[in-house]
This record gives sequence, structure tokens and C-alpha cells, in this order.
Amino acid sequence: MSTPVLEVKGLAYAYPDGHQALFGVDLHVHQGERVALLGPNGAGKTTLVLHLNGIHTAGAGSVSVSGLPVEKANLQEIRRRVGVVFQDPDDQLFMGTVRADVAFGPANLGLKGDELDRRVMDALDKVGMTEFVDRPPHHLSFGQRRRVAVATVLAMEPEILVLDEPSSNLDPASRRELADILRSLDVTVLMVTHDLPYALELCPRSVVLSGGTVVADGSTYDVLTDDVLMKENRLELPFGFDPRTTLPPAR
Ligand SMILES: Nc1ncnc2c1ncn2[C@@H]1O[C@H](COP(=O)(O)OP(=O)(O)OP(=O)(O)O)[C@@H](O)[C@H]1O
Repeated sequence: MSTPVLEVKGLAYAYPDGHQALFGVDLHVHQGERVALLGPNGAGKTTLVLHLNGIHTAGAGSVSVSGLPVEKANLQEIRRRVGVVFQDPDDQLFMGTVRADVAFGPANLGLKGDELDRRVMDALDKVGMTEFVDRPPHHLSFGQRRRVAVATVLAMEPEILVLDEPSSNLDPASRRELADILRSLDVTVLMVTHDLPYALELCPRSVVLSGGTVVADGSTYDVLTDDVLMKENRLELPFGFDPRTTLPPAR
């Protein structure tokens, strides 16, 4: 098989206060996959994500992106390859216009002129936000700001798109529209979520992290219908939601 886009091997990490958050995590994600990262509060999901673009550096083990190790010397290229969309779009939008926010990353890579404009408009087009290009981000709704946050990352043409709770705080229509957008993108996706129906809808594969280790890695349908695994890892489906009667799941 080809080199994985994301290869995490034996990753362990302790915070400076000594709290050990990850214990030997292994995870391989191949090009074009959409993978949900599930697990209870405190499982280590965010800690893992923060290793993917070098905000944290591995205590032990390794992380690499298309064969390039995540380490200080490679950080600029790693941050181009790995686009992280944080849960709160306001952590990502800080310029006076949508255009300036989406242009920020590619401009830092040295793009300018027509090429930069093309990147900005392509990214906004993918999230259905071109008409907002000259608006201040703080005048947009939360759902619109989340789309722009996704565009800021897409403008870097990343190899892997990592999303932290992409469906949180979205109304049902915006939630569905974002799912359509994510499905339409030609990019590898790793999505941290507590929204299990969203994982089923979007991600054929799910990885369950619990207590800082991977406790399951398989089809989302199999994970969500494994009652013992679900209970042991505090994963609960919304009342009345049954994956067995909500077919077809994502492929
Ligand atoms: N800065 C920090 N210093 C010390 N411990 C931390 C720090 N940040 C997180 N932790 C601890 O590391 C563990 C993993 O936290 P993490 O935020 O990665 O979990 P998570 O799976 O993302 O949880 P949630 O679903 O609640 O967002 C938790 O026990 C948490 O208390």
C-alpha cells in the first residue's frame, strides 16, 4: 500500500505538569480516507491532534505526514500539509475581511497577485462563501464563520484536513450543508467528534481513543453497533438514533 498521509507510531506524551495524556498511540490514515476520532472527554483526542501540526512534539514515538516527520525543522511544510480547523472559528479568524483571513496562510507561503486571488476564491467557492469575500468575519453568523475557517485551511491546499468538533453549534441545516461540503472535498479528513450520527454520516472509518490509547479502529458502523465497546468508552448515541436503521452509512 502507498505511504500513509498520516502515520502516528507509538506516540506517547506527558504534559509539563507530568500528566500522561497519550500512551503509545498508533494510527495510519491513507489518502482520501475520512476518519472519525471518537472517545470520551479526556481521552487524549485534542492532545493527539495538537501533535499532527507540531503544536506539541512527541515525548516518545513519531508522527509523520506523507513521510515527513513532524519536528521543528519541518514545521512550516507540516503546517501547509496539515490544516487544522479548531472548534471555535474565532480562534482562526482575526483579520478585517474574509478575503484577508483566507489569504493570510497562502500569502505567508509567498503567493501573491492572481495566484493568491485564485487560492482565496477557490477555497471560498468550496465552502459556498464567495459572496462574503469582502465582509468582516465578525459580521457573519457562527455557521458562516465556521465555513470561512474551513476555507482558511483549504487555501493552503493541505494534504489532510483535521477538524475539531465540526458540527458543534450548527443548526440542522448548516450541519447537513457542512457535511455535504466535507464530502465533496478531494482531501483526507480526520474529524474529532462527539456527534456519533455525524461520524456515521461522514466517515466510513472510526478510531476510538480512550485513556490515551487506541481501543478500537474499524468501520464506523461496527464501532457504533458494538454495545460493549460503546458502553466501556462512554460513547452514547442520541435518544432514538439506531445506526442499524439509519443506513446507508458513509462509504
Ligand atoms: N495543558 C494541560 N496540562 C495538563 N494536562 C492536560 C492539559 N491539557 C489536557 N490535559 C489532560 O490530558 C488529558 C487528555 O486531554 P484532551 O484535551 O486531549 O482530551 P480530549 O479527548 O480532547 O477531551 P474532550 O473530549 O473533553 O475535548 C486529560 O486528562 C486532560 O485533563
